[in-house]
Amino acid sequence: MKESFFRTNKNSDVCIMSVQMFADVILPLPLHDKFTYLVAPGFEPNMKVGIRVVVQFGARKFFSALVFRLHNQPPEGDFELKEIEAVLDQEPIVNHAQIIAWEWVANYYCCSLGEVYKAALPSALKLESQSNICVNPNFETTGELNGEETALLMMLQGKGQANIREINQFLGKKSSYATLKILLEKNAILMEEKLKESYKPKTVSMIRLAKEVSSPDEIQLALESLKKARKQSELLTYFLSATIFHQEPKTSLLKKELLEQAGVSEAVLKALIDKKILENESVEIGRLEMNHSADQYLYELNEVQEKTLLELKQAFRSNRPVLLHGVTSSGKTEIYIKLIEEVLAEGKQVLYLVPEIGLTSQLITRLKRAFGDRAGIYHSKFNDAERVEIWFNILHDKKDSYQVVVGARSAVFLPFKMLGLIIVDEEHENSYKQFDPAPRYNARDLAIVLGQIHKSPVLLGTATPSFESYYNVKLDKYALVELNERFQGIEMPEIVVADIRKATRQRQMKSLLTPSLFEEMKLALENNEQVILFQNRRGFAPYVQCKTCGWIPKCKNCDVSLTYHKFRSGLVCHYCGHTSSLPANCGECHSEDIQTKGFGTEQIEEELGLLFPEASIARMDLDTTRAKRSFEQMIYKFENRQIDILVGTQMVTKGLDFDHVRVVGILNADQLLNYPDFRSFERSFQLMAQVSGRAGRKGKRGKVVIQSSQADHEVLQEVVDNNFIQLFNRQMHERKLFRYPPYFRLIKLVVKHKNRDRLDLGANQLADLLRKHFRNQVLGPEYPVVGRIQNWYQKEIWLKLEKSKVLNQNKRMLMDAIDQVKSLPNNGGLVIYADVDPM
Ligand SMILES: Nc1ncnc2c1ncn2[C@@H]1O[C@H](COP(=O)(O)OP(=O)(O)OP(=O)(O)O)[C@@H](O)[C@H]1O
Ligand SMILES: [Zn+2]
Repeated sequence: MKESFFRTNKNSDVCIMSVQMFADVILPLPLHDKFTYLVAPGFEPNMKVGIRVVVQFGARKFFSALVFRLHNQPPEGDFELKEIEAVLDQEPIVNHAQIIAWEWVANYYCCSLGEVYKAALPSALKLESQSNICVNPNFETTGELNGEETALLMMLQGKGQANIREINQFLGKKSSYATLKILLEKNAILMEEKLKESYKPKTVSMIRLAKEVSSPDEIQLALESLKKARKQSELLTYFLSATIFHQEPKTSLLKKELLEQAGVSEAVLKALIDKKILENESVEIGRLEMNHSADQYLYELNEVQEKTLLELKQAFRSNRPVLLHGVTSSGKTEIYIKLIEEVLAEGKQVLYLVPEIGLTSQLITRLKRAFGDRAGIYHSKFNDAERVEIWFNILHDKKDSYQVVVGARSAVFLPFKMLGLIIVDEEHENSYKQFDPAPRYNARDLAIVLGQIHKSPVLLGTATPSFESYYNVKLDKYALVELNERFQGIEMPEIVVADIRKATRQRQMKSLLTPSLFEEMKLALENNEQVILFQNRRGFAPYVQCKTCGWIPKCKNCDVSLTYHKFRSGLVCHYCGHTSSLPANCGECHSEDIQTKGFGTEQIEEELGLLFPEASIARMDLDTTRAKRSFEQMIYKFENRQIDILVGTQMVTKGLDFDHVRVVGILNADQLLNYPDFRSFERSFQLMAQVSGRAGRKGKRGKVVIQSSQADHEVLQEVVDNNFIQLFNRQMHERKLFRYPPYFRLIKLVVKHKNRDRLDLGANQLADLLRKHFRNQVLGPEYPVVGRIQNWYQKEIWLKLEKSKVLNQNKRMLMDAIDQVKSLPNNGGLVIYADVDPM
């Protein structure tokens, strides 16, 4: 692939002027064809792979397309070729390595290059004719605009906003992309997407001393002037003690924190600001948290870690991905930091993938300490301008900007130039897989492809490897490095299983807690130590039910029962967000006896309040961390022991690093074990081992209590023994027997329609067609666990394919079958997509 790409490029370099040049372009559309346009002789010198051009597609639509191949072969067929309308870039905005990666994604995950292009580029780099344009309210006119640009701005100002067609009309041009691009670059206009993201830089109010109060004498004067204003004087004194007179001096404080900690009202602060003693400053946060200085707290590796580091470097030499299987709290992150240091010293870039960027504030702090502004986050939630800026910094490998990019899966699409290391942290996490929309890629697997393209080492790190990766080790495709000792030689936590059934029978349950968990918690709290409780369900109760007739309220848009959220005193659909009030009577028999069933984090929090009235309890789940910074604040409070018990969903299992957690409780392991999926044991093990790993990380050994009503379940025993290998061997046997990954390749085909009968028809047509070729490798169609979401009925067809070399052929066959079914009469409203290696 790589070779042909470069060859074509070379051909175009040597082409003689009399030969016609053609450009194959990628359009941001879900179409599988390739699109070829004529290059007018005038444009030829400017043509390069990786630049954007404007092309017409369909009757009236214009797109910014990306040139991905230049050549001299006229396309076959008898149709009129269109010409490229305009050239948008002088230099490529996408590099060769990316295009190779994109082609791999499109082929492997059965989607179009256009879909990859759409996912990869920040939206400001993809003008589409549907985009709405308006004036940037922050733009200050300078003399730099020409007549046309000024006229357009005035029009937009008057009209509020306009789409690209209206702008074309206004300018009397077939395409106004070139003009818009200039205005975008000058920050004079904004695109609709930005507005939707409520384009406001994230800011916080910081309080600092006013300019008038900068010398010790001036501070003294200010304090004296406040003698009669006691509150103001207190506030200023507090401020000084927490900033310039603090043992770690700072210049400013968060306004919110200042008011809270000084315990004064906003009016007092305002008085000091009015007196020009303090001042308020709006500071942008997020990506621009620059000016961290580095190298403050670099740790030395201990002997075991040092040895592991050497082994890793050795393993990289085999040019295979390396799996680091290291127990929780063994210091994997510290080892990564050392590796990164060395790569940076060689002047190369590092990609550090994490499963969820929102949950990594502790990691970011550690990296910032080590690398200062050379480490930064790339987040798909950043606004466009920020993302574009990062894009170009990385494309041009600007040394004064990010060299270490920490990002969730979308960071694999950045235009790296000189990748020297790719780290995939917690490689087993399923959030590496993109679920919707296409491309439905797994960032871990794409990272491995990137490693090949860039000839860069790839390190997969985890305490609980995915079966896929571990199997690749067995096949010698990956190298394995193991680290079996916790930092400071602390023992792995002691894990016990508590039998819910027995405790219930003997009436010993304390609300949701078995006696053993209750006693351990009590002891920990008495010793001023902390507790983490894990329950993988948010809300108060997973569902409510009529005690008389068994009726369960369901979502009106989806085929699922509604979850009861007490704090909102209502029922919520976790699929579509639909809410309704808790019914007073049963919808069937009108009985008033409605009861909640099961328990979620909210209920646990409430019950704990009764069991441990002295303890400070916090809940960490999707509902409590929606607000900006709420996650960080909770982490901060837990770190500072303002919280004794932290109850949470999966969020508490991921990489948290606290020093004083003595006890971890898993409230209901049954839910994990009984989940209907072939991976449920693998996942149960990962989740339980990970959350257990939060206990006893510093100082003293931790204790874990797993509550279950299947106390002798073999997976629980494997968690207790930390025996990954046994679990792996046992499960792999079944995977082989029932033809599951990693032995077989799964492709899930999702068929959707708003009409149930049409869905049935379409799904059967597709399955029949597929059976002709794939025979008994086709399963279904069947309704998944939730057969209707947001009023879309859906069915699934599963392909279990042998791992063979003809995979690409098979995929082509598959895509053809999908296209064929879609184009059958009456199948207009049918949506079909493929999900390769679904999770
Ligand atoms: N060499 C070292 N010097 C000082 N502190 C260390 C060292 N190695 C590890 N630590 C500390 O020990 C704790 C655990 O290390 P770290 O978080 O890197 O482990 P991990 O293997 O990444 O854990 P997990 O897989 O559970 O996330 C951290 O607080 C870390 O700062
Ligand atoms: Zn719903």
